[in-house]
Amino acid sequence: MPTPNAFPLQERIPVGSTLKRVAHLAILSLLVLLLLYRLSSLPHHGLPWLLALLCEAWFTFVWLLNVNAKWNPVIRRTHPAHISKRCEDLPAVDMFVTTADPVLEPPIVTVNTVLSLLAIEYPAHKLACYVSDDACSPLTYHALVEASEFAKSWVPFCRKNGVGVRAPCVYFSREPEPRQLLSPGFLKDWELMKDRYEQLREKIEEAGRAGDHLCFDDELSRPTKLDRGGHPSTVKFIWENKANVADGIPHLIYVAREKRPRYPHHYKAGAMNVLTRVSGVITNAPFMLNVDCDSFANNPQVILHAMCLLLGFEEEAMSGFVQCPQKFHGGLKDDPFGNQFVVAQLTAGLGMDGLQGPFYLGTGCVHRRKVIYGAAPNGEFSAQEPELERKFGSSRELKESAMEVLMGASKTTLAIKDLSSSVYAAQQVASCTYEFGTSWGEEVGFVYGSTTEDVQTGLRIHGMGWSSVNCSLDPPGFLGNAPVDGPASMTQIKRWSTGLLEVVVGRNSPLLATLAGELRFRQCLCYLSLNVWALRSLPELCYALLPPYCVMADTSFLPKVSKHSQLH
Ligand SMILES: O=c1ccn([C@@H]2O[C@H](COP(=O)(O)OP(=O)(O)O[C@H]3O[C@H](CO)[C@@H](O)[C@H](O)[C@H]3O)[C@@H](O)[C@H]2O)c(=O)[nH]1
Ligand SMILES: [Mn+2]
Repeated sequence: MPTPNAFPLQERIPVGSTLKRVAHLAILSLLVLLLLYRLSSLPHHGLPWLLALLCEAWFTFVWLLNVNAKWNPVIRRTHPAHISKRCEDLPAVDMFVTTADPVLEPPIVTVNTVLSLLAIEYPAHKLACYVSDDACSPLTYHALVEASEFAKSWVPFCRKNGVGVRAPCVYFSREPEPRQLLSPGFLKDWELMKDRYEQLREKIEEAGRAGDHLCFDDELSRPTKLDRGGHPSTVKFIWENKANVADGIPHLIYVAREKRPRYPHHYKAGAMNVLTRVSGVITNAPFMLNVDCDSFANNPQVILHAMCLLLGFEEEAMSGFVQCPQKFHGGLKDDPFGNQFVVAQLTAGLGMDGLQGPFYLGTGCVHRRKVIYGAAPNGEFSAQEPELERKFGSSRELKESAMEVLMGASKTTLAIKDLSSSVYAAQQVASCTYEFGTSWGEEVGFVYGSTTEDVQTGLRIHGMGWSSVNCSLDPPGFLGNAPVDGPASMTQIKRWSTGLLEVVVGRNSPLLATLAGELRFRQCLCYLSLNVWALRSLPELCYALLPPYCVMADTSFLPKVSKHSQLH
């Protein structure tokens, strides 16, 4: 019998280069010499010299943080072909898509993301797709209903023809691959599918233009006007894989959590926690994939690759979550606003995989459900009733399902026994008062209190001692949209950088997680380099203002070249 290592699921390949390290050390010594020179000559100079010293000291500090992050780069190789040899049955996965506004995030975008997930290469009876709609918009709901009809021909078409990108808008924006044209009848199928997709798109866009006439069901059970701020919780099964078969289409469930004007909703983190609970009482898969509504699956094997990284280690603690790097589709050429983070992905992205693992980036990530439930790696969990209720809230169904997860049950199919009772329980856990007095948003679930809930949630997970793993694939696992104009990029960067700064001083600070928790020191420095992003603007601005100031004040912050030192 072969040993398990004969079929590794993943390989870790360090790619550190000595040359790069020598270059870093050379730069470090130059920086130190510059600072020493400034310091020693400070008494002979005025304020500009002191300001230059402070700015350069700060730049050196940030430079050190960055070098720390990229010092030990690692790449991962994954072998999905070995999965069947290593485990008998694949685990189940709940897939979450969040959307918040049918105008800013048109339903056709969400529909494409959902279709790319429904058609993913993974047994369909092990998948369930949940869409959270924070606007509770009938437009989004109806678009998904139409999409589920379309999926009945789209998913078999993708499987039969080994389609690469399974978001139809991207697939049909290109000509079919020449290799596919060789198979008889392909072109006819392709044209038919393309026509059907066009019809779907037109129908959805037409409904959007027509505006308010839609309501949730055929009967007028709900105000037709969109009310984003106040609505009851709505959970609807759009499609159920009743036959529970591998080559069917995964369950598709629409979720709009309850919203009331005076109750905090905690933005995306709140939506993710509702999805976690709703899926907990319906399918309760041990793994959860989450994507933004605009990040479609670009590599149909992405879940299989992620599974290699989740199942391929001796110890679970090595992979609390698996994060695909955030890559973008249709972004501006050469990334003029720098919001595609191309360099950071290649440097810190690979470097952190050599430490405790990549940050959680909010999209393109597969979590272990028990990690989100606050379990420590290989740790004991108190299963006492009062403890469970304090943490997870009062729903009996949720407490039972959470127990299963924390005890390590590995669920492999997602057949639904009693639809109506699980929908009832789901509506209950999606209410806006459910979390009061519980640990949701703190010890359990996605962390509240910051506009960058993702980084903060990842930090909490690393702080408990879990590692994470980078899943960098070719073609990339998911592709999202980056803002394509200056103002939108600035708004996004301002939101991120302020959110990240709040974290340093809050109770979820990486410093505290290192001192009192299990966050490793060098990983803490990686978090710090991200968290102090907003502060970098001050010394940068100051340093940029020094030359004009010195010209105007007829002084200098740079050493003067003396006659003797000039080269002739
Ligand atoms: O109240 C809200 C607000 C947002 N969202 C969803 O959250 C996702 C991300 O929001 P978006 O406004 O697109 O933010 P971005 O700046 O593009 O998102 C990046 O930054 C966020 C905060 O760090 C992360 O959560 C995201 O995953 C990451 O892609 C989208 O799917 C939204 O629909 C909600 O569901 N409810
Ligand atoms: Mn976005």
